[in-house]
Amino acid sequence: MKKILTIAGSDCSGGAGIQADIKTITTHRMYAMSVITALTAQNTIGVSGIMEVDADFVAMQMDAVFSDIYPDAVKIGMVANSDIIKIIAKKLVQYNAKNIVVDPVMVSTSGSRLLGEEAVTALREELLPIAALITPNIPETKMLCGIEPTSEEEMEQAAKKIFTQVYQNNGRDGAVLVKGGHLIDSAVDVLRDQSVTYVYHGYKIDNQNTHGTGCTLSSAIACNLANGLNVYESVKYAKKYINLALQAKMNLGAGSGPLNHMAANTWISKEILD
Ligand SMILES: Nc1ncnc2c1ncn2[C@@H]1O[C@H](COP(=O)(O)OP(=O)(O)OP(=O)(O)O)[C@@H](O)[C@H]1O
Ligand SMILES: Cc1ncc(CO)c(N)n1
Repeated sequence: MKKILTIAGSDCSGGAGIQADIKTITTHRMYAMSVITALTAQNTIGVSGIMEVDADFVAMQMDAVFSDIYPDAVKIGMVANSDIIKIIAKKLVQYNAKNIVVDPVMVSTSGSRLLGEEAVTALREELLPIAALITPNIPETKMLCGIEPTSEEEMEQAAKKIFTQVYQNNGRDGAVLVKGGHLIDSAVDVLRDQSVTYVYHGYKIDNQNTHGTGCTLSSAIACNLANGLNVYESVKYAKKYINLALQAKMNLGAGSGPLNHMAANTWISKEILD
């Protein structure tokens, strides 16, 4: 049994954050563990409140997990502030954590800030360089490198620039996935590693219910890495998972509703486990 740890914020409405991660990991038939960085009061319409966890208590949760059930992969989502980022980075290095995927969550789908502005530097300098893969969406890509891509070519440029800043300039290895879910007419994603650029030509599924797509994608990638797939394949199968979950067209709540993980389950069990 593979063990996956998610370090993220709680979404009480169950569509994003810790809840999306645990659903994704469980659907991959793996064992999910969670270190919670913040509680959010949110639903399909928006975020109404955030309560951040003390950085010392985040450290205690990480010690409890790593000293007992060592994870095969770690997914990191909402990290709230720079104190939490610093302690997470320190603990991941201390425990020599493997297969780290960082979704650099900054703003919710509905437009609320989930990361303090002061924390972007800590995220960039301390957490991103120790990840095997980082998965910024279009607005996060702009925050990280100044380019707000509107086409596949600009996504490639941005991914290359972030790779240089985060990995090459720090003498580290890793990869960047610029996600195109926010593009108007396609859902193309671009992966950049040390030498190659891969383009995933996703078509846009007609479904407004995209709450938690980023959380789900990064968790699915972490599961696939834990299974021994390389980064390119891990992203490919994670996108397939998102497609199936979106195609099921579940429609809960008055706003941008959550994904249907049960619909993605069919494919996972047939193609990955058999
Ligand atoms: N309508 C869609 N059809 C197909 N794929 C989609 C659609 N919307 C998003 N995706 C895919 O979902 C994944 C997540 O991308 P997205 O850019 O939405 O992340 P995000 O903004 O971080 O998500 P979140 O809503 O959790 O904040 C990407 O692989 C993207 O291509
Ligand atoms: C807790 C949490 N993490 C991430 C996101 C991004 O979708 C969200 N809305 N809520």
